[in-house]
Amino acid sequence: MTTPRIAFIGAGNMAASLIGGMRAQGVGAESIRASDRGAEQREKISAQYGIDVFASNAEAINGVDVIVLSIKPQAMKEVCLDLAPHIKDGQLIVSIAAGISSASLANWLGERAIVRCMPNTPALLRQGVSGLYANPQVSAEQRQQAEQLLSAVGLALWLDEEHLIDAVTAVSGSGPAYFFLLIEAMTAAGEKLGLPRETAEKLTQQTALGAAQMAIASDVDAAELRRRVTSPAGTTEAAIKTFQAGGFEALVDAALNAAAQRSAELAEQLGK
Ligand SMILES: NC(=O)C1=CN([C@@H]2O[C@H](COP(=O)(O)OP(=O)(O)OC[C@H]3O[C@@H](n4cnc5c(N)ncnc54)[C@H](O)[C@@H]3O)[C@@H](O)[C@H]2O)C=CC1
Ligand SMILES: O=C(O)[C@@H]1CCC=N1
Repeated sequence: MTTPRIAFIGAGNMAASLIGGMRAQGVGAESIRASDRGAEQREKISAQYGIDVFASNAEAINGVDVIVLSIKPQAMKEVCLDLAPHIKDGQLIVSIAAGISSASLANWLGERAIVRCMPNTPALLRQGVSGLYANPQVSAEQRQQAEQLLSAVGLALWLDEEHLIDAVTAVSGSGPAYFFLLIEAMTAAGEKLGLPRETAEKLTQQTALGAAQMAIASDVDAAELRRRVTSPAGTTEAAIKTFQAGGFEALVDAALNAAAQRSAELAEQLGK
């Protein structure tokens, strides 16, 4: 496959992660361009990755194969309506915005090949994971182009149905924040138990990393790995029983449901 030319509309955090991932994989700066309404943002991304930058979104998409919409969901309608007359047949639209459906995008941009994705912030370290949905207009080559883009920053997993993007948003899009919350809480509890803050923090962070790596590398599931840490009548059992008495699983279930519901609500509010 020849390297597609890609334009990013909105050169913020997520765009910078994706551009950084592609550059690290050897994609040439000449294949990537970005537009942003902020001069500072344009200068920063241009200096960091050596790509051409534009103040005009319409200019940025001229002649590219893939247009990545990487602005905030609230800005999406206005940006799409402005871009619509400048989009050419054959250009693939990739949206990374939370809560904007492909049907809304098609309303604003016309019937086009659209891939909707939900990445997450560990993309910054190329440790991200994304769910991707392609509408029926997307060709096999365009699917590959979208996958190449997202897999430059981590795992890219295709979904057969668009509504599952709400679930991906709840699990992995917002997910880093849940683990950060657990890290915060464990660090604070460790400190209360007498550890210096920095030690409690390092113990917690390295434990999170080690547990994730074990879960990925293991041929048994997380429940079995947990059982192997949990000696009968031991210390882990005391902690796990306390978590479960507090309704841990039900709380996680309710939290993810709230996130998925919010994703659907955003689509309803912002998609009109
Ligand atoms: N932050 C996260 O954890 C995740 C974010 N997303 C999605 O990624 C998208 C981008 O998020 P971030 O990079 O965090 O936001 P950000 O605020 O860092 O970047 C957005 C950029 O768009 C620019 N911009 C705003 N209006 C514009 C316009 N009319 N024309 C051109 N540029 C314009 C801003 O100046 C800014 O640099 C959002 O839609 C969000 O839903 C998706 C997954 C995870
Ligand atoms: O909180 C949000 O709405 C965005 C989408 C996923 C992560 N951050």
